[in-house]
Amino acid sequence: MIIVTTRQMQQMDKNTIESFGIPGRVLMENAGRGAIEMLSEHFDLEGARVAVVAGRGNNGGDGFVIGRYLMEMGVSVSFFLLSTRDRVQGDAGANMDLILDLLAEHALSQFIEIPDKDALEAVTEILLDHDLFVDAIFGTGLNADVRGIYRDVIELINDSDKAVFSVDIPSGINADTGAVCGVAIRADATATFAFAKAGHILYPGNFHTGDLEVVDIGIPGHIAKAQSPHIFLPEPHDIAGLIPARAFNAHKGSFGHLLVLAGSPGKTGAAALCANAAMRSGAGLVTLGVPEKLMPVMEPMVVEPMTTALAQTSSGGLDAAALDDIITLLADKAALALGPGMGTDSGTQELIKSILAIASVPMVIDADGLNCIAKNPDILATVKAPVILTPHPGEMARLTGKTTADIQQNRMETARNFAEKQKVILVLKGAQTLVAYPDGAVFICPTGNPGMACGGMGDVLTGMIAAFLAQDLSPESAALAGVYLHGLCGDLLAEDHAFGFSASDMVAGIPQALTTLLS
Ligand SMILES: NC(=O)C1=CN([C@@H]2O[C@H](COP(=O)(O)OP(=O)(O)OC[C@H]3O[C@@H](n4cnc5c(N)ncnc54)[C@H](O)[C@@H]3O)[C@@H](O)[C@H]2O)[C@@H](O)CC1
Ligand SMILES: [K+]
Repeated sequence: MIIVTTRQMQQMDKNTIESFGIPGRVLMENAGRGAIEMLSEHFDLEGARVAVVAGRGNNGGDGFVIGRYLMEMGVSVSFFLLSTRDRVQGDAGANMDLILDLLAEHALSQFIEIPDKDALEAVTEILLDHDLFVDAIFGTGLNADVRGIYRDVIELINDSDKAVFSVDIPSGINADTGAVCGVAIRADATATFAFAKAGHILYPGNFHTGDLEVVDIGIPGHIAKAQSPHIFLPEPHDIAGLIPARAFNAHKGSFGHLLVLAGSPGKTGAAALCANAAMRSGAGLVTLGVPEKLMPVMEPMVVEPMTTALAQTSSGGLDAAALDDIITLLADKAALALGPGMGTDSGTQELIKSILAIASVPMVIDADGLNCIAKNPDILATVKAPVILTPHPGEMARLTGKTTADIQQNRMETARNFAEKQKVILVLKGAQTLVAYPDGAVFICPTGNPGMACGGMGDVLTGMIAAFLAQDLSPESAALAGVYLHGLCGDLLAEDHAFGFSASDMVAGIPQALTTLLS
């Protein structure tokens, strides 16, 4: 599913009206007529008393069109305008005037202005005496936190427990981030126009949107196309299409040899999870390079991956002295996974820095690999090979010098800006992991659940993405397939266990997730 930003949607509306010549009034009519179809399918309108609650912008205008169609269907409609009539202008004003003309013939319908608190108090009882609310207060034009009578009305509607249908987006939700701007309508269903907006999909906006339908309002295809890059919500068939079918005569050499550099004392599990996840995700061969003294511990933890002992620092992490061996190891490798549980010894950090500068295979960098980059951000400019970074919000904060709260409030923008600027593929982990490409495209991962909020899950993800790199998927596809399948794997486990499943359970569940995706 393609998702657009508010700015892109406004530009599309503008271009359709100004360069293509379809009047805004026609777009508003198409929007209202499309929305009424969804409304009629979702709610029983027989004998229902409907309240259209309108703001003074074009979202309110859509509400007036919907209300007009309802009146024509014989439904009794009350219009509550959260402003005064003289402040409603343009296409919205024209549609309001049609309602005012029609009222004479519809005795059961009414039009009430609510410009202030006193007016609201006077009509609260009448407002609440309806069965269904059509929320046309704010759409994509919301530009500040919701206060005053807007806030009061939204709270009254939410507390009423009546059915609510939102026009374009639940009023109070930021259409670009999904954030609640003070307070926001909780809708049972929402009809949006032309394209879904990120605010419908991103938390917490997704919980306010209810069932979502996209109404075609007649934006021409070439005008929509000109607005790339887009945001995407991938569907299962999009991801399945990224994973090549296996030839009948395939052998282990057909699916790439991955090198994993990971582990330090106390963090052997990260290395094992990453290497094992890579095997389970279809890599032909996996070699795990670990500090030499960890070999006796690591060998029993990884059966299928091969292990290689590498020089270690005095506290047991991988040392810069291992570089020559690693260069030799990389010679026949298809991909590299770097970072899980490597630690932050200065020798290890020096090693990571050198590897980034010389490696020519595509790589996934996680955990301590990211911490090394955070200390030397310029190092990314020296990397020759395609790079996928997989930070969680804390690591992203270190990479950008911002706070974790800043990152979480602007996940989309942060991921997109970083990927564009640094020319890397950026996987920003968390609920609704984002995959941002250097060309500005961003994918929102629809899979995953809170049961996955525990240690080791990131190491599994690194191994999965790296395995897809080894299997010769493009870095863009490998990152997307890995993230999606990782979430799907967690979702399949959550069918039987709400939480309490482990990263090792995830490793074991990868083949089932692959089967589910590909069947
Ligand atoms: N040609 C177009 O642009 C089309 C627009 N459409 C509708 O138009 C909507 C966008 O319309 P507008 O840009 O007029 O904006 P809205 O109708 O979303 O709201 C803007 C109005 O609310 C005010 N406002 C914003 N935030 C506020 C706050 N926190 N507190 C109080 N007042 C606030 C603004 O000053 C403005 O008057 C879309 O969501 C969609 O429903 C559709 O009719 C399709 C065509
Ligand atoms: K709305």
